[in-house]
Amino acid sequence: MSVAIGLTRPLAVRTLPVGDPGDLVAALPTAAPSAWIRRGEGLVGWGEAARTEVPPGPGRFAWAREWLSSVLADTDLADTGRAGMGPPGGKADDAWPPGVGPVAFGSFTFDPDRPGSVLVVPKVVLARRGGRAWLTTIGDPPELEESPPVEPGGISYGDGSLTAPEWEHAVARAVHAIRSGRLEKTVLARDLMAVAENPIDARPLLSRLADRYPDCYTFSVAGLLGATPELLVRRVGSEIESLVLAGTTARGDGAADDVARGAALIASAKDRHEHDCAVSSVREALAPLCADLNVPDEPELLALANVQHLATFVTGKLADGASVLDVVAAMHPTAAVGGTPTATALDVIRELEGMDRAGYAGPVGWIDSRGDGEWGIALRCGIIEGNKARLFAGCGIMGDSDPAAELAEAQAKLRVMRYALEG
Ligand SMILES: C=C(O[C@@H]1C=C(C(=O)O)C=C[C@H]1O)C(=O)O
Repeated sequence: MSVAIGLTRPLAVRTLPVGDPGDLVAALPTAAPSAWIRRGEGLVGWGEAARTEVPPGPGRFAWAREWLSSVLADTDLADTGRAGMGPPGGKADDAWPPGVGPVAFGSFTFDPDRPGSVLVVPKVVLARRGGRAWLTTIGDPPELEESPPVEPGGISYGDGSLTAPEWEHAVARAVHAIRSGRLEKTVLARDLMAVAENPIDARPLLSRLADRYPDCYTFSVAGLLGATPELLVRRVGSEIESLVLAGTTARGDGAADDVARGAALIASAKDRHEHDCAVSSVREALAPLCADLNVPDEPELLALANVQHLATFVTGKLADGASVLDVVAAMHPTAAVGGTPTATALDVIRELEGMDRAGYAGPVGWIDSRGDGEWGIALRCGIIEGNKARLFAGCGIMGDSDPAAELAEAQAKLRVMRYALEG
């Protein structure tokens, strides 16, 4: 557990309304910011009031929540409600929009037993939501050397843990395990190494992702950066929402081909089965937490710039005061990134993928002081370190999966981060 040194305690938190900042990424003064943006709205942060590495283990989400409570106990929220962001009197109140006051951004590893899960409470958070914008500062403003964004320059690529043919072979083995009755679905991913000419500055990548994938959540948390279409859970008070994705096809070559591919995806027994596994896992995780849960019977199509997915939008009302992290703890890993049954699917992933997923396919997002927040599944992303990036993409594998088609799907998903790097 660590908090930034040199800060006077308790840390004064101030949230003030600001004029429309326009492009949130353009406001970022540093190369390694925190960000969560969709359709131009969201939160971006810089500086660190507190940061921790969450110890691995089954209790990691509970540990994270407690850490956050201890950080918040050390803050003075008295100024937060003033100046029009909440009711007069300045106390934390339900009238605040989510994301007002102190916010922690977080990334959790896919595998609970691996290190690398991180929570960061930025010193400055700029937010834009529903026609309002606000700036939260914690303690003294950070002493920053503002730097202009720098492009990564030329990029070269190399295989990650498995070459493309080795990965196809792993898919074939997973298909065999499914056909032999060991499990129903698993999800296999691969990694790709990228080396850039310059140290990788998150900002140009975030700008390109937010522009090209407006329906996705463009994120940056502790070096994990990407644009995921998959909302694990959003909590606003007792209301929760989740967008379950599984089942993928390419975009078409022209409008008619695009519609035909979408129709074929909706009609595909393999993809519908794959999708049902993911929806069932979400329903089973949420039902015990919810007084009300609405899961549509039929999926819809979600078209992104690179691929189209089967999508089910789930809504619910929490029965008690579970925070968004409690809900994340109950949901992760869904069968969209693990499989069915979960434990066997995770064994197969460990046996066949030959790599550590780190934050890929883990929960990524933010939580505020009331337990509201938004968490996605970290897909279409990469881990940035200096001038290197490790990119990830995976596919749901069923008994009738074709290894070559799954490889093509994984390549299409990798295009998101290749575009972020290369433009
Ligand atoms: C695993 C990934 O995506 C997941 C797998 C999908 C599929 O196989 O159809 C679709 C959406 C995601 O739930 C990924 O993008 O890496």
